[in-house]
Amino acid sequence: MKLIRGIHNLTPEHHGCVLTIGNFDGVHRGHQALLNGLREKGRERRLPVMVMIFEPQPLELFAADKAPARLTRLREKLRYLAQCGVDYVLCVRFDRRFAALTAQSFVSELLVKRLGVRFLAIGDDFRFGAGRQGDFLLLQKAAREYGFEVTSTQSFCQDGLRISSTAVRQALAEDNLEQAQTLLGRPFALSGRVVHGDALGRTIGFPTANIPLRRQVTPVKGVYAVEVMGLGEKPVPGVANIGTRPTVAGLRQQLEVHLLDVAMDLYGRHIDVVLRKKIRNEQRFASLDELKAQIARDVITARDFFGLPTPA
Ligand SMILES: Cc1cc2nc3c(=O)[nH]c(=O)nc-3n(C[C@H](O)[C@H](O)[C@H](O)COP(=O)(O)O)c2cc1C
Ligand SMILES: Nc1ncnc2c1ncn2[C@@H]1O[C@H](COP(=O)(O)OP(=O)(O)OP(=O)(O)O)[C@@H](O)[C@H]1O
Repeated sequence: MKLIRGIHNLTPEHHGCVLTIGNFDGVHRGHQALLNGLREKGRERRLPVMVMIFEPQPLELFAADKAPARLTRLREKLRYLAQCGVDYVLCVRFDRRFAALTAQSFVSELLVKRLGVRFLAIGDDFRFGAGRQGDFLLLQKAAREYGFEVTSTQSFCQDGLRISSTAVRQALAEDNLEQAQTLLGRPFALSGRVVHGDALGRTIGFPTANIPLRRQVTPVKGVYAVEVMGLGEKPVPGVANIGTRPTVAGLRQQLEVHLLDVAMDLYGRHIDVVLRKKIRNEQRFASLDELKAQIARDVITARDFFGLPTPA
């Protein structure tokens, strides 16, 4: 899969594609179903599959405080899109200038002239262009005029409910990891690069790998039994806290992982932390000793969950 960073990096070789457009946060089973169908269309037409995404996501530009927490960072989104057999991701820089493009220009300049779209699949609720004036009807008209095909995708549902990024966030907010996994088609994971912490973890007896979360902040919070991927063949069990560490007056939200049974320096490594079971909410403790005693109990809970023997 090739990533095209910005419209200015489109070249004539990218002309002619089957296309879909959206945020694709989480690359959930609804997205996967849509992309499977699109791959089929690409195969029939011998054309590459392109996905147009936006960075930042539109709501993050228009209403940063209302924008929901991300399920996937760009890096993970791209990884999952590649796994769906996408050939090109066009990552459009979503700024005020791009947002001001009229619906007509979006179609004629970008979709037709620059991308040479032959087939377009979008949800029937898709809106685009300045003031969200472009809709499916406008696309159908444009398709006749410019000679491409457009379809509105059928909703992919689970238990009568349309699968969406919002539904995944909702499941996570309710600590329903099972439901999140069903909607995503894989277990929910937080990913990132391990940075240096305050090394306080070592002094309280539980060394942790720290991963800043930035935009991936709030779909989940608290203490979890986790499995860390990306450290070798097998997942490594651990216990993790996602929060602000009120006991030690931490500021930004971060993910901290303490590996069970393994001592490894993870600094600089990119890891995926799969959340397996919620243990408790984060708390403010009166002293470090109390925090330490609670973490020791969390470790036992996690060991039990993974069926690991409790060390003497
Ligand atoms: C399993 C686990 C549970 C934790 N629970 C809490 C908690 O409830 N409240 C809190 O303030 N900090 C909690 N922490 C964070 C600790 O405060 C943090 O690991 C310690 O301050 C070390 O920070 P450092 O790695 O930046 O040195 C937890 C950490 C782990 C690994
Ligand atoms: N369950 C689904 N079934 C079919 N198509 C879907 C489904 N969910 C999303 N799509 C389509 O995938 C594309 C990208 O969707 P997008 O990520 O923008 O929205 P979403 O997953 O519905 O998230 P949100 O909850 O933020 O609306 C759109 O064309 C959308 O219509």
